[in-house]
Amino acid sequence: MNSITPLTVSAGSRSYPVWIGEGLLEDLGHRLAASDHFSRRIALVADSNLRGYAKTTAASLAEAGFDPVLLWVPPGEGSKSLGQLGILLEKLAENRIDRKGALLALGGGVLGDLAGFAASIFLRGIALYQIPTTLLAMVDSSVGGKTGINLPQGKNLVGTFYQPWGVFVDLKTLSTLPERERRAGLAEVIKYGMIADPSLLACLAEKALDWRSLVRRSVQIKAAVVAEDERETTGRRAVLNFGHTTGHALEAALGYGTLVHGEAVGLGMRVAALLSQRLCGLPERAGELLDRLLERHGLPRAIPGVSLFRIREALLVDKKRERGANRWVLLRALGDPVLVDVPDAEIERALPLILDSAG
Ligand SMILES: NC(=O)c1ccc[n+]([C@@H]2O[C@H](COP(=O)([O-])OP(=O)(O)OC[C@H]3O[C@@H](n4cnc5c(N)ncnc54)[C@H](O)[C@@H]3O)[C@@H](O)[C@H]2O)c1
Ligand SMILES: O=C(O)C(=O)C[C@@H](O)[C@H](O)[C@H](O)COP(=O)(O)O
Ligand SMILES: [Zn+2]
Repeated sequence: MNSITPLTVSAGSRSYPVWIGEGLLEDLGHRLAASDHFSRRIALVADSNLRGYAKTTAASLAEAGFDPVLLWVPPGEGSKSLGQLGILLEKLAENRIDRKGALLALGGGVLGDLAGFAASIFLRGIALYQIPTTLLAMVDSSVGGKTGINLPQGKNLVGTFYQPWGVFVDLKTLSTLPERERRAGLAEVIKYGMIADPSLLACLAEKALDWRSLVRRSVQIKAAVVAEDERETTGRRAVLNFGHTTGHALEAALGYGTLVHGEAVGLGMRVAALLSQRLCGLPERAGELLDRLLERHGLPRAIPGVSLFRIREALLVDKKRERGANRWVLLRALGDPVLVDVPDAEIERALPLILDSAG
């Protein structure tokens, strides 16, 4: 087994390791066996695009004495649905996963959110391990315990807070990630730079990116926020939603999967930066820096063909909306987020920034 020191996430009553390294899928079984806690039969739930990685993981589990049941989920945002949740829960029951069983979620944020949700409610909760294979899932969704699915009305409207028992980040899996998905993951890293650590923005401007350190730094930032406010009750955790008010509305308004999540967040950060300039005194150069980074990493800065009416409808179901007003994460300065109730008129004035009327 490779010797690596994990990062630790402490959230509520649970503390868990985040292992970051190369080739972790190959010896994951032994790391799990070391906990000496589980039934032999465990569920390996995998995105069906990832058959090779799933087989490697299953072989490692079998070698360590487990009896892994492989359960496939179709790729794409459409799988974060009530339908796929039901199918997965029934498969867990059919395969007699018991309370000492565990669910290992192998894939990107879609698979992790869906399977994490299933683990949190099956038998009222079984052990969950996240094995993220996209950059976005490595830097964000595998850590912090938000799980859930979408409804046609809006993103992530049903879910739980359910921390994993551990997270295995195998950086080798990034080698097969499509370019578009790699870029989408960078949008969440840009988010961390904007809300917490402007030095990350400088790293993202460099020619060659150091994936290991980008993942480590991102996980550290997210872990620190989650440790302070696991269930988003004080408002601290809400800062991780920078760019997501518009982002989620765009995903729902355009139909899930039209824009990938990171692209929608990139566009949403532009709107939030503009509002921050207008309402919170964010210097204009911060918005310009954001634009340069989005351009540098091939993320869209405007989109054609989206109806303002549908964006407005989707904004009405944002989970941060309270007492008739949308609460936004804005910035007073880079690294200095604040929650602000933004009047509808200001939102209307800002949205055209990302609407490409030429399309
Ligand atoms: N829970 C959270 O805290 C949290 C945080 C951020 C995002 N999210 C959610 O995550 C989802 C987006 O996740 P995502 O960006 O990982 O997308 P994704 O899970 O849809 O994966 C993107 C695509 O890459 C493929 N893929 C995955 N790993 C691969 C690999 N190593 N090689 C080749 N192909 C690979 C998948 O099959 C899929 O087609 C959204 O639903 C978003 O709401 C959740
Ligand atoms: O972990 C969080 O908290 C986040 O807000 C991270 C976001 O990047 C992520 O997209 C999350 O799924 C959003 O959750 P939601 O509660 O706003 O739906
Ligand atoms: Zn996100």
